[in-house]
Amino acid sequence: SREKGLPPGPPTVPILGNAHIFPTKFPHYRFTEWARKYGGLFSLKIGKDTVVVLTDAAAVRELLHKRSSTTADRPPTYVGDLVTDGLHMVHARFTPAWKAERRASAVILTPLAISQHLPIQRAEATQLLHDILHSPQSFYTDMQRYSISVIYSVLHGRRVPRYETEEVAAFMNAMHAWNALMEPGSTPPVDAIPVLKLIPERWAKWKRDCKEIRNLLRARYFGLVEEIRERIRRNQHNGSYMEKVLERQAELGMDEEMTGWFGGALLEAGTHTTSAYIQSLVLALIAYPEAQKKGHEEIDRVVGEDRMPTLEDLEQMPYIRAIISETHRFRPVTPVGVPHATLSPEEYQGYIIPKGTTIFANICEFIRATIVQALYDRPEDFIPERYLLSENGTRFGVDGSNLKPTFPFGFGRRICPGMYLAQNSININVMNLLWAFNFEHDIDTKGNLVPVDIFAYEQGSGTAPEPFKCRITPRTVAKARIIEQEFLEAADTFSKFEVGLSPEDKEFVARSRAHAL
Ligand code: HEM
Repeated sequence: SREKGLPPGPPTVPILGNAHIFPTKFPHYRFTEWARKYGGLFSLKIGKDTVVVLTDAAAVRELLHKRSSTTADRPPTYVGDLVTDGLHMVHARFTPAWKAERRASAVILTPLAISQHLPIQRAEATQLLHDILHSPQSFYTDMQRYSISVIYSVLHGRRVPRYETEEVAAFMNAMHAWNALMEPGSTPPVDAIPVLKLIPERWAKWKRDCKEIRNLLRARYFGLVEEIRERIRRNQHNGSYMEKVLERQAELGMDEEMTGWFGGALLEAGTHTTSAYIQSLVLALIAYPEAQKKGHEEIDRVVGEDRMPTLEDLEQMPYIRAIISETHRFRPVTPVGVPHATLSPEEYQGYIIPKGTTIFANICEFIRATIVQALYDRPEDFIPERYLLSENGTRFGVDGSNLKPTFPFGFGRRICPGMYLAQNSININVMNLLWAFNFEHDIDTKGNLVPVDIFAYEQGSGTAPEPFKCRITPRTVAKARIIEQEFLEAADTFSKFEVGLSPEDKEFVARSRAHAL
């Protein structure tokens, strides 16, 4: 049962506590229902373990940011450890290995350091426009290709020119299998009931799955590192991030195992998230055409028809900046973040949060904040204007200062190390897409509009909208021409990263450039 001093929560049953009602799918819905009943800080018992869910922005700021030195652990994951030996940065406990990996990411993913990756981000974003121009119906997977190719190029110095590139399917299959394994409910609750760990492998399919997925991931991630090492040997440097990690391996305190898992964790954390954001943007623009119209007007006024937007333009486009913030608020990529855990007991508002407690931030709901206080007007709607009226988008007379603008990227010492890289990708693509295209409802064969469902999201810890149909058309002929021209000019930037391409990819690259001519 629930110990005295813990925050309130749903009634428990013997032994299980609340384990039988813990949501395994879309946890933010259930978390929000409970928050309405038990408050912005409530607890759940999973066997002997405690979970605390924060839906109150002030509690998030205090516990996950200010007291980050005691809330920077992750909950234990025996399954995760079987696969990655505890070296996967996203899931790793607060260990010396995690600290070394974190330092390695901090040194190289700073705002200054990532600015050198802008050319490839811009070039890939131009290809995204080009891809959509030529096959608008596959925009959804084109966006996935974009984010995979950017991250592969920036981190591992090797791009993927098409969605059909072998590496894309291999990486996505490995990642899907791994994510599915880590989902709550897909393996026995070995962390809560440790005796289950002792089941011999021949009776525990999940243990065999762990081994298989471990091999799958290692083959990819360690293989990529080997490729870079080989290129360094041949003096074919192309400035990738992992190239620098390899060159400074000893100084950064990274051994071979850490390096391989580190590169893989960055790939996993950086791909699906970036594309999910852009896909959500398109969904919102279709569902809220007024916002799209205002975005179009602003970008036409500032950028015009004769050139593509650049990052510097953003300064003069408050409405587009508001669209960017509103997309983060409207559909945060990780609705309940990634769970933290406490390294020592904490006291907050008269409650005791014991050592080893898992803490979720119910990001999806605290930014709507309909529970503690109505922070926003019409929180369920996509209304960029709110960010023109107040800094944090909150309604008149409400203090929004607990809502750090970095909230979509997590908290404290665990805050997303790819934040600046991701935000650059987001800024470039939001501007590009609004500059280039009209996004409208698709029309079926009978001439009816095909509705989009703004609630149809994929299940998982980082969520993307389910694939949807829409009509994407270039806004003017002049803009379409500029896209063709810029795509052609991007060839130079691409060539540095076009290493190890298959014959099919080489042919595709040659054909698409000839086509652009
Ligand atoms: C729109 C894009 C992205 C979003 C919304 C996002 C969001 C997040 C969030 C919410 C967390 C958990 C933070 C916490 O525990 O409080 C996180 C962690 C992480 N992210 Fe991102 N992320 C994005 C892109 C990226 C990119 C591009 C990279 C790498 C190049 C990356 C690498 C990581 C890593 C390695 C962690 C684990 C950090 C740790 O546990 O110490 N992310 N991200």
